[in-house]
Amino acid sequence: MFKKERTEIDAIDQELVKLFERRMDAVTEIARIKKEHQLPILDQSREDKVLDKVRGLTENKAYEDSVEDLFRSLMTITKAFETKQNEG
Ligand SMILES: C=C(O[C@@H]1C=C(C(=O)O)C=C[C@H]1O)C(=O)O
Repeated sequence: MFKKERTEIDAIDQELVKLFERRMDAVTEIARIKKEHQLPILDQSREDKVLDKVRGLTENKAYEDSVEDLFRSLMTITKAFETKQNEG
């Protein structure tokens, strides 16, 4: 049961991890610049734009709210990472 679907999910997860790492590389650089210029971690207007954009990119409208939830969670994770990165 589920073999085909879970094989598909495993392949997708592999790609997602790669993309997540790429995104985190960019986040790490942003965190470094924020620290250098003593800028706040949170940029609410940027987050609002990201959420608008990813909702618009969602082809299956049944997934739109879930995509927003995903990116809200993602940005919570990145902010926590940036905070940790810039401690001390
Ligand atoms: C990565 C940044 O830091 C935070 C995280 C964001 C994100 O993960 O997309 C967006 C805005 C910021 O609240 C940024 O400022 O671009």
